[in-house]
Amino acid sequence: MPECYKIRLESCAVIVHVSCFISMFLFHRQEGEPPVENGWIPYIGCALEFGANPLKFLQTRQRKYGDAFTCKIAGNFITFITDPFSYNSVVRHGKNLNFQAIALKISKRVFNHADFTDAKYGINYEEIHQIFNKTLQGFSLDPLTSSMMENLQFVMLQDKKSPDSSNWTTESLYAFSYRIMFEAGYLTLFGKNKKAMKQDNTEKVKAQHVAIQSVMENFKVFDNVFPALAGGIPLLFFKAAKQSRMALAQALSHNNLRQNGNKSQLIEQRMQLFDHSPALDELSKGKTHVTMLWASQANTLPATFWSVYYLIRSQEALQAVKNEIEDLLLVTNQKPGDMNNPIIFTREQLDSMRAMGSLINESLRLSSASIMLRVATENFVLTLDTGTNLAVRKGDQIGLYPQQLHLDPEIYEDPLEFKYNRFLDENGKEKTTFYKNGRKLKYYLMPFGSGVSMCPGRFFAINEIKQCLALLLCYYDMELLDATAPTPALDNSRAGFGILQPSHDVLFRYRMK
Ligand code: HEM
Repeated sequence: MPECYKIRLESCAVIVHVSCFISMFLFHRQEGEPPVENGWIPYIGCALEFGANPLKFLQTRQRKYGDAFTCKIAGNFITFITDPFSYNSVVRHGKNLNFQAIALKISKRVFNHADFTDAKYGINYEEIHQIFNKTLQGFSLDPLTSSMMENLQFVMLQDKKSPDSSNWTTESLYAFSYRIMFEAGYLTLFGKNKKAMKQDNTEKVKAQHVAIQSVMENFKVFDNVFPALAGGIPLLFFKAAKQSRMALAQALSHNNLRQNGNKSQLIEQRMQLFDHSPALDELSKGKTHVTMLWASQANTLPATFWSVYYLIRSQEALQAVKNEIEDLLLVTNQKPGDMNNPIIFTREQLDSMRAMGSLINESLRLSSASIMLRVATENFVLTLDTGTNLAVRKGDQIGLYPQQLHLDPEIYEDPLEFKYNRFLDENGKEKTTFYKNGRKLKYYLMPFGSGVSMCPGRFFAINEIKQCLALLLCYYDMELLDATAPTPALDNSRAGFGILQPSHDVLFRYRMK
């Protein structure tokens, strides 16, 4: 037999042995446990394939193993539950499934903030959490909404001061929506420089704008390496990001924040809490606020881009949303364009913009790719919707990946297509009934997660995107340079961390009305 065939046969034999060995691990763990895939590489397991395209990875495994299977990913065993009817079992299993342990591990790694489980800080996470719900929801949304309304117009109307603002300007849409939302969102949470707030202090207003631009540039550098840091690659490999993270913490030190007025209650109350801690220095306080800057911006910025992009790409959507805004302006007797009378839309009025709400939900459905992870605090049995009992080991993780649900053709017809009115019912109200296999789903749209760890800023996030779209339409004419070009692909490098960014920016042109 020629030598080369012998080698091939031997290799085949090795592969057969290895596969038998692997399949022992694959299909036989302990009684009642789901099938396990260990992957080929020790420790790393399936991490590379999962990381490259989580959706595709999970879809192929679901076809192979069914609705529950365990994968070894970077040293962790994660059991994925892919049947949306079983999501409820996970969301409601708070007793045996802890979310905070994983979230804290990642956020400490990424932001290097103080570990408040250490008694020396005299603060616990419960207090921090209570501030989120108290200051971002319910009545607290009113001042946040009016502050954002004012700040968005403050940022947009800066353009109006330039003499050629009524001529068409060509810019990249992501860069444009990013800079407007970043500056307005930053001012809304962290406040305005007190000197810039005084009338006619143009120099101070300019200086504030420059300072926020610098925060934004540092944010971009840091945010770019976020997935790598969350994945465990140390910051020392990213020199520029290290400097940027430090610069952000300094910009958000209490000494700096005290120069600002009109801060949100979220930041005011966090500052009060941290000022009482005996062990937090200025820089550590700044670092804790960098986490808020990231939480409030990292998802909102791409979500705003997708919403504006789909809005101006579809004439039908644009017309429906324009009608809604014009009706509201008429009812409230407001006219855009008068710089001394900024437009005011209250929280209730924003809630009444149903076509715009549906457009934003549809944009979130198409671009969101967050993962929900919980760690088992003890051995327990998870009962799935089908009645199957899954044995879960202490220390193993349970994962939900709602992008699978968002793009399921049995739930959403033509799931990859943008339909602005997908979330509107026949009466023009928000549609909340979606079905799979004839059964009504409790969970059909989950860009904000679910259960105990659900995003506390979700109402504010939807509000601010609505405000941005409404004001853009009030103040600007906007059009894509090439409305027939294919929609940019999603940049999967951030899959698992929220709203995905576009793989490339798109050119559009705008002019002030
Ligand atoms: C479109 C915009 C947004 C999206 C898609 C989004 C999504 C999420 C998701 C998926 C989580 C984690 C949930 C989980 O682990 O299950 C989260 C957590 C969080 N979000 Fe948002 N978010 C957005 C905007 C905001 C805004 C504007 C704020 C604040 C102003 C905010 C504040 C937070 C905070 C503080 C947490 C951590 C909550 C905790 O530790 O319990 N988010 N967000």
